Amino acid sequence: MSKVRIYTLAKELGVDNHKMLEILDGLGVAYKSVSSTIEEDTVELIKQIVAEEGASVTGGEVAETPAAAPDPAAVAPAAEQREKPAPVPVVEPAPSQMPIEGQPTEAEPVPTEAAPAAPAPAAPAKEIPHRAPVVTIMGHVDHGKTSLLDYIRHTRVAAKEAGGITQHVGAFEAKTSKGKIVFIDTPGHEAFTTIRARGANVADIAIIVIAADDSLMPQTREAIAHAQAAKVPMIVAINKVDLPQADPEKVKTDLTQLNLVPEEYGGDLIVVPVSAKTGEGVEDLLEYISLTAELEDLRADPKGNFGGVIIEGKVDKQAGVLATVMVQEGTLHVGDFLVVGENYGKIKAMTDSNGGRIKEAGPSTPVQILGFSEVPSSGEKVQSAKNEHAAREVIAQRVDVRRDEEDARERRKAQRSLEDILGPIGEVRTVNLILRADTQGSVEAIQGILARKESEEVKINVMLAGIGAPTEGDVLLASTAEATILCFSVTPSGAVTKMAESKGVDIKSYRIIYEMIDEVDRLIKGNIEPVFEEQYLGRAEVRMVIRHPKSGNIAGSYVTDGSLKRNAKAVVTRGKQVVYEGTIIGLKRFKDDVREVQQGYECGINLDWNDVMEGDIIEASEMVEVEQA
Ligand SMILES: Nc1nc2c(ncn2[C@@H]2O[C@H](COP(=O)(O)OP(=O)(O)OP(=O)(O)O)[C@@H](O)[C@H]2O)c(=O)[nH]1
Repeated sequence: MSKVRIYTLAKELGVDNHKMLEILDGLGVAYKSVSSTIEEDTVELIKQIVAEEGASVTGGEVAETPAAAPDPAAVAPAAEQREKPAPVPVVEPAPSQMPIEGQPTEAEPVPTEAAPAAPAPAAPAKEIPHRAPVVTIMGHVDHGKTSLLDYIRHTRVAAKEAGGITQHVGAFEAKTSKGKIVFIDTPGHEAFTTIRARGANVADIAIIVIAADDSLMPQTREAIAHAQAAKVPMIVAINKVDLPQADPEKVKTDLTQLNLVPEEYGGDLIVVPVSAKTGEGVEDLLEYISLTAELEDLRADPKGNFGGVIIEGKVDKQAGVLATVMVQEGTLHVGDFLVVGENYGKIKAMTDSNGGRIKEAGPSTPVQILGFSEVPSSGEKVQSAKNEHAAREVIAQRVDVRRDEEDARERRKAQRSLEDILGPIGEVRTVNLILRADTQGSVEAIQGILARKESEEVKINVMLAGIGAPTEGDVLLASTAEATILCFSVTPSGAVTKMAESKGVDIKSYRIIYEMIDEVDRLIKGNIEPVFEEQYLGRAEVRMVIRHPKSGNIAGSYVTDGSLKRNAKAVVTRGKQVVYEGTIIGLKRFKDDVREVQQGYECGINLDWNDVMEGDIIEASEMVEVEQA
């Protein structure tokens, strides 16, 4: 019996992948993703269901209407445009008539004849069009990021105009049979992290390139950590499979050690073997990108407010300041006023990634803009303003906010302790940590200890564990994920320390492993809700009542047992009756205030209660934290 991939079957039946997953859910069939395989029996069943449902599930027959997208060829496939069943009329029940689950009431909406047999998928209030996915490629040095991008660019980007030179704009659009895919072509994770460090997330999907002859390397792990921190779906491209020494199986096995389990091993990680040299597998990779994008259901409104991110900024000797902007929401037009940070500009000219002049650009379009006077930095958010006056107002507000933040930062400059990082006692918290140590042995040892120290109250998330001093990339990751960098036997460089200071990232260094563990131990304990119990301290007999003009009546007493402490709980008994419960707010030996008075001594006790009498017994106790198992 042969198995079939879900998306292959979906394609064959002309059903979109979402619908296919809905059917599988209905049948209770387990799957990891649309590239999981299903048994032949199930395939037959699905074919029957699709045939029975007929037109109501057909997605491929409806013509695509590209909403305001600049390039019709660039619009996602027709499958995204589903035929919508007629809406079910709903009678809104009054609160008192709200139906109890499972018990139909009179007010419960009853499907009319016009209603479809199958439950209608919840249509968004406003049908926002799909947008193309934005993909970033990350990986270890020399694993082939540039080569892979080049291969895709050369095979997938429409030929440039005669004589024209495709300028490097930091991103390009590739055409595939499934629609447009936008690649951020600044290889390495630097661009990606700088963008994220500024609070913007530009990539929808991360491709992690791993060379088949080299497997996982330090920067591969970093790239994975960055993608995980950004919570973007990851696809692994095992590159250089054309090499005789290529060992894709080893890469897959190594990935499992990072808890990333490839689909064929039963996990949900998509792994595609490719060669940037021969082009083998690149088609599959693009297909998987489109599938992932489809599942992500990426949408943006070309008619909404404009929002974008700077991918790159530079000064061109002839043209002046050029900025590449990724349009994320809305549409940009030549002549629009844009605000970036504390600067603004008016779009004088706009070019697409192919170097062609354009007048407007919709979502998921990288455009190069001429019109800024200052070079914007990658990752800065861009917004539009109605006119110059509005742009200036936005900037004035930003300047105010920045000044306030600077003042607040100054006030907070005092070194934070690790306890501060873990936050208030009693809250269930996830602590993000980046671990740097001198040897692999120390890294593993510390990780092992940290894992064992985790409790239900405190989750420890080691985002990245590596050998050697922390890098600027670590600081960027830490600043975006609010992580703390723990160093064992390694010291950050001056540049890294400076960067950490400017970004408010804590780097803690230790030379003795037990000190680090002690601290972690203390922290974990400190985060568990403490349990207190009352503990008896001592007893005193009131021998005389002293009237004090300011403090009221003071009980001149003799400590008959144990000791009495200031701030201790006090219970006063007269005969067999408890006449007062309160706190010892003051304790004196002659004229001096004291913290504690032992058995056999006289003292003055202030209970902040004026009815104390000679012969009363004052019993003191205190609340003590109990060690928990
Ligand atoms: N045989 C073979 N060689 C490849 C393949 N992909 C890349 N290379 C070679 O590997 C080397 C590194 O490729 P690059 O594309 O520069 O790698 P990179 O990851 O972009 O490197 P950095 O930009 O330095 O981080 C080059 O010599 C490429 O020709 C491939 O699929 N097969």
